[in-house]
Amino acid sequence: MCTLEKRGRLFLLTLTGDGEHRLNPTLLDTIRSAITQIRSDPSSSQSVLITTSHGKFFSNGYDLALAETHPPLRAVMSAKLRSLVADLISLPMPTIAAVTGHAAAAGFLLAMSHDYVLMRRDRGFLYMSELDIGLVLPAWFVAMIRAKVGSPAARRDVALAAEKITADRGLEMGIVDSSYGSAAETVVAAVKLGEEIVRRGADGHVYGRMRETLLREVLYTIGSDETASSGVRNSGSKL
Ligand SMILES: CCCCCCCCCCCCC/C=C/C(=O)SCCNC(=O)CCNC(=O)[C@H](O)C(C)(C)COP(=O)(O)OP(=O)(O)OC[C@H]1O[C@@H](n2cnc3c(N)ncnc32)[C@H](O)[C@@H]1OP(=O)(O)O
Repeated sequence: MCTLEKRGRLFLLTLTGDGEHRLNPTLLDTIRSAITQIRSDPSSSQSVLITTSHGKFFSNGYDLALAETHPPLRAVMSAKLRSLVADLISLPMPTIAAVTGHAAAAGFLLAMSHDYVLMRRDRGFLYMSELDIGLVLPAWFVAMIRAKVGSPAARRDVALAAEKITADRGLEMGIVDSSYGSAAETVVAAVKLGEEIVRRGADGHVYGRMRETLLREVLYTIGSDETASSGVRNSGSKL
């Protein structure tokens, strides 16, 4: 599940517990209602969102096991994640992902859906695992990779080599903004960055509108991606 804490003008959204924080309908709904709560706060346009997690995982992606046992939930999970990411793109405040554990596939995408990515250096991978598990990346995932990963070689390594990317490798690739020695240091740094950003006093509504324009292609692809809830190759995936 997740908790939402207000620290001054920062909102700290934490994926709680020692599990893999698999993005199933329940967790996605919980995160989305936290975002709704943040958006309705009177101070929202003068705040910053920090998203982090407990345990070894930031998020290990969609709940594959649930998708296997309840195939109709594939489309539900896909639709809920797309709504969550669209919410994050339009949120009237800067967003920071404090990645303190593995972020795989949809979990990696969730981290990339934030404006800043801070990550612990000693543990944790950013890992688009789809190639390794026989799933085709949805077009909207690719749109986010294009928007957030600058070089063709880095995009190839993310999507077509399914590289397990450490924080320092993510720094080289331009995916990670800064890396830290531990989970605690990563969160402290995210709070410090959030406070610096809040002090700038920018209007969050202006910020959100500009982010929507910057990520217009992602928003368009989210809305039109008919492959979003399939993804499995004709030969069947190795799920
Ligand atoms: C179709 C079903 C989906 C339904 C959804 C709706 C429909 C959508 C259709 C489209 C689908 C396409 C998009 C799909 C998205 C998804 O999300 S699908 C789900 C995908 N999820 C996964 O595939 C899970 C991937 N995760 C993993 O493979 C592993 O969990 C992991 C991330 C690789 C972690 O493995 P684990 O063994 O647990 O790792 P550790 O034990 O922590 O570490 C392993 C070794 O690596 C060392 N290490 C860890 N971090 C670091 C570091 N930063 N630097 C250096 N070394 C590190 C660690 O010490 C370990 O080393 P040893 O101790 O020596 O083993």
